[in-house]
Amino acid sequence: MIIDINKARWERNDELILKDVNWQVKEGEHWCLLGLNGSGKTTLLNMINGYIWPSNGEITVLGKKFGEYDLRELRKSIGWVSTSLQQKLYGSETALHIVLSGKFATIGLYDQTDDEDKEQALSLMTSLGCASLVSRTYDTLSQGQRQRVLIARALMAKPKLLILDEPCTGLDVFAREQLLGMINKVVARDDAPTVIYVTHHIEEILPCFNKTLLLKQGEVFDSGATEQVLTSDVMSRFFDVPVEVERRDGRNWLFVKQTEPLWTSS
Ligand SMILES: Nc1ncnc2c1ncn2[C@@H]1O[C@H](COP(=O)(O)OP(=O)(O)OP(=O)(O)O)[C@@H](O)[C@H]1O
Repeated sequence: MIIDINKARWERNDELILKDVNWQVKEGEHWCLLGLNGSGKTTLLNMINGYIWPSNGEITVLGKKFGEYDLRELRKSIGWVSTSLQQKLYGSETALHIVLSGKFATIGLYDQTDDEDKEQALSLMTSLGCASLVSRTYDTLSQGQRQRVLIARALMAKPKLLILDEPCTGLDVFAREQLLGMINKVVARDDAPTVIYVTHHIEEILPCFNKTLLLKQGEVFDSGATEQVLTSDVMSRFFDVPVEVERRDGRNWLFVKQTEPLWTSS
C-alpha cells in the first residue's frame, strides 16, 4: 500500500478542515485528486508529507505509520511539485543545477554530484523535453518549461510517490497539452512512481489516472475508478450545478448546463 488514510480529521480554530477522510492508494495505481478551491487538497497533501498531523485518525505512507517513523527520511521518497516549491527556488540557478539538487531534495546545490548524477539529470531532462534548457537560468524559463524542470528534479531522487500539485496552473492550452504529454510519458515508464495529480479541472485528467478522489468541503465526496466517478450525475452533485461530462479520446470535458449564463446572474 502506498497511502493508507483512515478516518483522518484536521481541526483548526474549532473548524473541521478535513472530516474523517479515508483514502487507500495501492501500488500500480495513479490517482487524480479533484476539488474546488478550499476543499482541503493542500491540507491533505501536507498530511501525507507529514507537515501536519491528523487531530484524529491514522496515516500510513509507503508502509510507514506516522508517529513511529522519521518523517524526514520518508519525505526523501516523496516528490512534491507545487507552486510553493517554485517560489522557494533560486531564479539565478541553471535548470541543470535545479534538476541535480533534486537528488538531495535541497533548495540550492551544495552537495557534490558526479558524472553519473549529471547523466541521470540529462536523461530525465531529455525525456521531459527540456534538455535544451540545461544552462538557462530558472528565472528565464516559461511556466511550462519550469514545470518540466521541476518534474525532472523530483524524479532525480527516484521517489516512490510523486505528487503533481496543479502543474498546469498558468499554462496556455498548448503548453498545457504539451506538459500533459510529458506527464503521460513519465507515468508510462517502467520505473514510474505512483503519481497523484491534483487539479480543479477534469479536462486535465489523463487516461493513465485510473482512479479519482473527489474532495468537497473537507470530505471525500466519492472515490474509485475514474470513469465511474467522472459522470455527469456525480459531477453535477459534486459541483452543486447541473453539468454534463463528455468523454472524448479517453479525456473528459465538462460543460456547465445553465439556462441563464452564470456571468449574467446577479
Ligand atoms: N493553517 C490553517 N489555519 C486555518 N485554516 C486553514 C489552514 N490551512 C487551511 N485552512 C483552511 O482549510 C480549508 C482548506 O484549505 P486547503 O488549502 O487545504 O484547500 P485547497 O483544496 O488546497 O484549495 P486551493 O485549491 O485553493 O489550493 C480552507 O478553508 C482554508 O482556509
